[in-house]
Amino acid sequence: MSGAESTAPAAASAPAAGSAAAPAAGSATAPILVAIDGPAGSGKSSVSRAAATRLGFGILDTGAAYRALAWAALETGADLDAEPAVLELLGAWRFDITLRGEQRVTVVLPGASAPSDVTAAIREHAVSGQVSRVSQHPAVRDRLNDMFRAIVAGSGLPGVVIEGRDITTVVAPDAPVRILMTASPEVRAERRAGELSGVSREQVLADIIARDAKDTLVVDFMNPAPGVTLVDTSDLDFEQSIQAVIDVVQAAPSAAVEESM
Ligand SMILES: Nc1ncnc2c1ncn2[C@@H]1O[C@H](COP(=O)(O)OP(=O)(O)OP(=O)(O)O)[C@@H](O)[C@H]1O
Ligand SMILES: Nc1ccn([C@@H]2O[C@H](COP(=O)(O)O)[C@@H](O)[C@H]2O)c(=O)n1
Repeated sequence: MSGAESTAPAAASAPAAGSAAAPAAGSATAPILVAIDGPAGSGKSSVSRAAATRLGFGILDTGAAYRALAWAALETGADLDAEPAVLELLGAWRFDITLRGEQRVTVVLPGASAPSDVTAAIREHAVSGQVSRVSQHPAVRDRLNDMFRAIVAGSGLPGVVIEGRDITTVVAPDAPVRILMTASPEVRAERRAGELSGVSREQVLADIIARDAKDTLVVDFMNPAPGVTLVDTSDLDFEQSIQAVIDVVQAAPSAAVEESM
């Protein structure tokens, strides 16, 4: 497995909580972190991926881990609303995600010997509609956050764009670049509806609003925390959105960031 691919075993092997910028054991320097948060459909994943490629960085889509966990809970019949049941699953599964190139997500379920490729399955409505049930649990979030920090620290990459809901505030509050990417609900629904066949824009809008409402009960990703740069892509096309992220990275005062450019 190359440095472009990360294996994240059960969170038990993750390091103790700390800054994502903490150096990995055995690695001389920690990767530069670009932390990006935002609501559903704001463009976090696609824009972050394109920006990461241009920067020569990896990309860690933390939502994919929450989605994979929800998928695993649904597959195994674990009660998504019971924190102990989800924690037990977290201790027994294996999760892998690629950090470069096309995203690939695999899970080894407890007791299974072979991995399941869940890259497509975790994007289905059955998972999107349930994922907030597993992400609501504080201890689950702590374990996944440790896993994210371990993946980044062990990546061997010069930098990683890490995106989600609480990256700028909880996972990597000390990252040299922190962005909150947003767009109006109508624009987000319009973009998302363009990807889905057979689902109306109105239904997509209702789903987005419902998921954001559940998720904001746990973390605030609608308002930039102090020091976080707001990038509103409502009136930006895809290319302009990528450039807006690159501009924030290039404007960052950190010597470490400048050195990596
Ligand atoms: N500025 C933009 N202009 C046009 N389309 C965009 C723009 N930004 C993103 N998109 C498109 O909007 C859709 C949603 O983007 P993306 O999946 O990256 O959002 P997200 O914030 O990661 O969503 P989720 O949190 O639901 O995973 C994609 O089809 C993407 O290509
Ligand atoms: N840092 C994060 C990332 C995600 N979540 C939860 O996962 C869901 C799916 O995330 P997407 O980015 O793929 O839309 C999201 O709705 C949250 O419930 C999270 O809590 N924290």
